[in-house]
Parts: sequence; C-alpha cells; structure tokens
Amino acid sequence: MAVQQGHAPAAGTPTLGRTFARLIPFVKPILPRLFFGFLCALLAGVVALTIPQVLAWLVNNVLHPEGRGSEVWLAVGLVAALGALEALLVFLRRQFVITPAARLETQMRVRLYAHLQQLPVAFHERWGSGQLLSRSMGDLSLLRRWLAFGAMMLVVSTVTVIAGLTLMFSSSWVLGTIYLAGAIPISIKAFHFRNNYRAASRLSQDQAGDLATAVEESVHGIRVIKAFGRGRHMYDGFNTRAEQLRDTEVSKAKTLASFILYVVAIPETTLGLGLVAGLWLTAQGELSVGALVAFFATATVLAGPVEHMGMLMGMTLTTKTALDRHFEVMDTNNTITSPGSPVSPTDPRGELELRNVLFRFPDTPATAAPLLRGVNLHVAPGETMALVGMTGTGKSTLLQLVPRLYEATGGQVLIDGVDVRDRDLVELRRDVAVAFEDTILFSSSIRDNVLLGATGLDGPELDALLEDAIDTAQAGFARTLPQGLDTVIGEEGLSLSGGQRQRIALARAIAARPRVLVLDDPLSALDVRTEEAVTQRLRTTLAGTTTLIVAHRPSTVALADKVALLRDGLIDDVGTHSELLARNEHYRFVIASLVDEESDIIPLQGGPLA
Ligand SMILES: Nc1ncnc2c1ncn2[C@@H]1O[C@H](COP(=O)(O)OP(=O)(O)OP(=O)(O)O)[C@@H](O)[C@H]1O
Repeated sequence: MAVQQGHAPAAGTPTLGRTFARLIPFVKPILPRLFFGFLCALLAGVVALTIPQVLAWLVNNVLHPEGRGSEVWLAVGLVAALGALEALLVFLRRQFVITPAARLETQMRVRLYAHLQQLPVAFHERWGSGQLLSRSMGDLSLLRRWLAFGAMMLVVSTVTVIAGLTLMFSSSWVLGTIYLAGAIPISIKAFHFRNNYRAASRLSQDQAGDLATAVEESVHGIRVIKAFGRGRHMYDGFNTRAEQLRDTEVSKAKTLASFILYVVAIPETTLGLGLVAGLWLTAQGELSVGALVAFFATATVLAGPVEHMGMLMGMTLTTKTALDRHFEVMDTNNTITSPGSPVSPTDPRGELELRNVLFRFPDTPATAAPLLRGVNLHVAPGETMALVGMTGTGKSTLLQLVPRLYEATGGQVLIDGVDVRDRDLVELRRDVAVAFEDTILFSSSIRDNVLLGATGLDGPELDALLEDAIDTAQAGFARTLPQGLDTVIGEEGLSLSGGQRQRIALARAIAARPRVLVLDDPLSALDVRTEEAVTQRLRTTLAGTTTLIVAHRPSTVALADKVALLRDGLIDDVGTHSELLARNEHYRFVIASLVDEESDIIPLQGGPLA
C-alpha cells in the first residue's frame, strides 16, 4: 500500500488569498492585540520616516551662517527622542503580538492532534508519520513566526514604502517618478518569483516531512537494521534524501536571493539616476538643497523596508504552503463517526453477529474481488469463537470491523441486535476491547497502560481491577520490575520482551471490562505453558464475555468454544474444533499447516485440543 509522501497536488492549489482567509476564525479572538501590535509597528515606521524630515528642516533652516546654535541642539534632541520612541514602539509591537501568535499556534496544533485522533485507521495507514509530524510541528511554527513578525512587517513595510513615496513625490515629482519607474521590472520579477518560490517551498516542506518519516522508521526499526547489517544501506538512502532536501533548499534560497537582488539593485540604480537629476535640478534652482536631502534621506529609510518586502514575500509564500499542508489534513473527512441519533442496545448481553458482511480496501482495484464477500457469523453472548483461516484471508481485517476501526463496505455488524454504525462510537469502543498481535504500548507506567480503557472506577476498585487483569494475563512479572506496576516502560514498551508486551496488552483489554473482546492472536509470543495458564484464567475471568479470537496456533484454539473457518472471503464452516476436524477437509489442511509451524509443540489428536 502506498504511503502518502505528501507532495503537492498538481492542480487545485488554493490561491494566496483563499488560504489566508481560512485563518480568519482563528485570528478573530486575537485581533485587538494584533491591531495594537500593528499600530505600534506602523507608528515605528512613521517615526523612522519623520527623522529625514527633521534633517531637511535642519539643513534648510538651521545649517546656514545665520542659524542659531540652540536650534541645532533642539533638532539633535528631537532626532534622539524620535529614535528612542521608535525603539519603544518596536518593543511594544513584540509584546502585543508574540503571546497571541503563540496561543494561536498551540490552538491549531491541538486541533490538528484531535483531528488526527479521530481520523480512521485507513488514513493513518496512508500517511507517513513524518509528514504528520512536520505538519503539526514545523508548519505551525512557521505560521507563528509569520503572524508575529512576517505579516505585520509586510503590511508595515508596504505602508512605509507608500508613505515614503508620497513624501519623495512631495519633495520632487521628477525624482519620485524616476525612483518609482523601478517598480515595473520588480513587479515582473515578483510574478515569476512567486510561482517558482511557491513550488520550491512546497517541495522542501514535503521533503522535510519524508525525511522525518525516514528518521522515525529507522529509529523504530533499529534492531532490524542492525541485525541485518543494513546501517550503511539506510545511511545511503537517508543521505540521498537529505541531499535532495538540501538541493531544494539551496534552489529556494537562490530564487529568493535573485529576487532580493532585483529588489535592492533596481531602487539603488534608479536612486543613482535620481541623484544626477536631483543635482541638475538643484543647480538650476528648481529644487532646494533641503528637499534634495529629504528625498535621499527618505530613500535611505525606504531601503530597509523595500529589501524586507522581498524577504517577507518569501516568508509569506512559505507560510502559505505550510497552511495548505495543514488544511490538507484538517480537510480530510472523518468517515467513521457517531450517528446523529445513536442507538443503545436494550438488552446488552454481548451477542455478536455479522450479516452478509462485505469488505474491500479503498485501494483494491475495482475488478478484484472484495476481501470479505459476504461473511455470516453468530457469536452467542459469553461464547468464545476462534477465527481460523489461511494467512491473508482477512481474519485481522474482519476483527477490526467490530469496533469500527475499519468500516464494512456492505452488510451489517451487529452487537446485541444493533448495527455498530448506529452506536455512539465512544460507547461502542467501550463495549468492545481489542488486543493485537503487534502490541502497541505507550511510554508511561505499566499501570497506566493496563488501565487505559478502564473508565468509571477509582480507588481500591481500580486497584483490584488492575491486579485481576495482571493476574489473568499472567503478567505478574510486572510486579518484579524496579517500581512494580508504576515502572515506566520505554518508548512503545520496547524495554519489555515480545511476550511480556503481549501480556500487558492482554491485561489492558481485560481491564477494559468489555462486553465483546476481540483478540488478534494475542498470545503468539507466549510459550505454550504460559499460554495455557492465560487460557485457563481467561475462561473463568471472561466467563460472561463474548470473545472473537484469531488463532494462528492450534494451542490458541483451545480457548474457543467454537471455531469459524474463513475461506475465500466467506465463513466456510462453524463448529467445535473436533467437529471441524472430523468433517472439513480445508480445516484439517489449515490446522495441519499451523501445526507445521509449531510441530514440536502441540499434539493434535488425543491432545488437550482434540
Ligand atoms: N490497509 C490495507 N490496504 C490494502 N490491503 C490490505 C491492508 N491491510 C491488509 N491488506 C491485505 O488484506 C489481506 C488480508 O489481510 P489480513 O491481515 O486481514 O489477513 P489475515 O488473515 O489476518 O492474515 P494473517 O493470518 O497473515 O495475519 C492481505 O492480503 C493484506 O495484504
């Protein structure tokens, strides 16, 4: 199955305006602070522009033979005061803007996390973890930086440039026109820059996500990599990807640098032309020296904002890409949701029924047969049903239809006569507990892992439940760990053995006190003696719990009251192990192949299972 590498869709990329318009609901609550921040930034720009005017006044009115010394000191004091005021306004801008921008970043990150939690398993199977990581961390940090600095400075720089141009035109319309003529080639360059930079931004952000996925995968699979001595191979693959990202970043930086070169060089050139014209006009007596000084002093003040506008445009485009990537995930609809009016079973006993259930994966070609082609299965309340079949027949997939981790594409899955699609999702998943063969534990204490699904209890009752679940799953080893059940297990529980992890996961499923327990070969890593002990305890502890268990070992079938044989997308036969052995040739074949896998373990005929 293809994992989403996250590259930009060729068509349908929203416009700049449309992307940023989506920020409005998030920005609304922080608008007052942003406004004051903007005001401070604007005032700082105005103050900066006032300084050249004071200089012009100084040149025209004070710096001549009859000028008075006191006026010089007044002008110097005024320039110093304006400089201090500008610094204060910049400080206030930061104060106003930083906190709300950080709050907005957190809010959007938490929303994204909540959305990821709700999206179905099928979504997570499609998307690389690094892509989701980079979207929830890096992309939203870019947004914060843009909001706290980029957006504000872009507007302020634009306003400053417009105000500066007005002042320059008021000093001399000829010089102003010469200066403004530079805007034409800059605009043409800006058009090309926007397209190129946007594409490079998208590529670099996607490549960074893929690189994060590669790190995550190799850290996760470090044992396999080491065991197979593939460190060099993985390194080479990572190096290639890292170099691709570097190349993209370099090309992005070059695109920006060439744009900034235009943005800086063209005004400087027009200014040079303006200086020649200005000197000529002054010599002709058509322009005062003060006006000439004011014009060039204003142009000097504008040099900063004009250059910044180039960088800020680059920052804005990068942020737009980050937002597009964010909303791509947020716009993914959750297809597995609670209905508007959920139904609860009137007589909850844990009866499980599958009626003509069809299932096909979304990426299965339309011409291929569905994985499940009409499964009919009934598991009575309190009964334990083993699901047996050749590898790849869809046993694990079928189990996941019960708590709606996958959605049946046809037919019905019913618990106590109510279609699981009509149940409230939280309630349904409280009623159905799952333990998978590939155990997922969290990097918290054993206690927290086991009690993950145990809601509604506390104090001694919760402790008793914990102890009971640990005993039933034969997970007593956890009490001998350094801090007992409070021992924090490493990331994903990798500090435990495979069998220990499975027992903790089984204890977790038991502690959820489900009505229906769905077990996907949860005892596969256990030795037969431990498996037998677990099985014995499960029989008593789970006496009233309906259990559907995928069995990959004949020994696991011992847990079951009945066995269902899955074959070619259908339930081929249901009966006790002995009945199926006696009457179903395919069952004998399946069991024989399972026995082959552990031939030295289980005696079939006449043994405990027969
Ligand atoms: N997310 C997926 N997308 C597409 N196909 C999938 C997906 N997950 C599993 N499959 C395919 O569906 C088929 C059934 O998989 P499943 O894991 O349900 O089989 P299984 O009977 O439990 O196998 P096993 O006994 O080996 O555990 C397999 O051919 C598998 O490749």
